[in-house]
Amino acid sequence: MNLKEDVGIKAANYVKDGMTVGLGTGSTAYYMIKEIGRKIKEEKLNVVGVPTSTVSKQQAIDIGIPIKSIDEVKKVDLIIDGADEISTDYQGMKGGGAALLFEKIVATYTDQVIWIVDESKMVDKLGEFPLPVEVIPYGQHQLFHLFAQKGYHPSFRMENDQMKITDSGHSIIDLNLTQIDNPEKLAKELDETVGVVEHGLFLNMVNTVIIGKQSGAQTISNIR
Ligand SMILES: O=C(CO)[C@H](O)[C@H](O)COP(=O)(O)O
Repeated sequence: MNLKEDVGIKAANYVKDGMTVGLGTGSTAYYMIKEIGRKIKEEKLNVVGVPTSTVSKQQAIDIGIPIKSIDEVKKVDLIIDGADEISTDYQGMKGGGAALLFEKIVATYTDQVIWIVDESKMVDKLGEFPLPVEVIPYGQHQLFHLFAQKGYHPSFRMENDQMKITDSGHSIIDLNLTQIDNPEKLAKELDETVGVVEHGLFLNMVNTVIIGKQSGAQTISNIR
């Protein structure tokens, strides 16, 4: 069984007629977008998608999902997105696909947040996956040194031997932390660091998690 496909399809069932839906980014969100496209075509579902990246936007356009930007809608009913790690208390880390800024903006202005993951993403504590920090290019090497001095083991995100540039023109510094004991403290510290645009700690945000398992998907609802 393709676990990503399974949870993508299950999550798309939360999309009801007339909804405005945030379209997450990544290889799991791909299947959710595909299924919403199918529902629009075959079940005549009437929805508007708010994409969180140029990749998701292009996929939505290609399969006929009507799209609007976050600033063109009154509110978003639901966002369905992937995650890189989810801890036992349902705090998340995102940004492996470099779309964390738009993902966090859309999630912030959305009534209900659903994350879809395969079981490998469930962890005791966040931090084994490198924490993405989106930064303004101006001063980014100073920031890199600051993170190195703090012992955060930074690395610039690269793509084809070039620094990865996000959809909003920023760079990404990944922090190789191994384990984050206090995500709230680290999030506050990064929020207050000049030059940091956003980071991949998505705290107290998710309402529902759908976990893909070989034994069958598990849905955890009413998280908050
Ligand atoms: O945060 C993200 C992109 O910025 C993705 O949702 C996250 O990286 C998970 O991706 P995938 O479903 O491909 O494992």
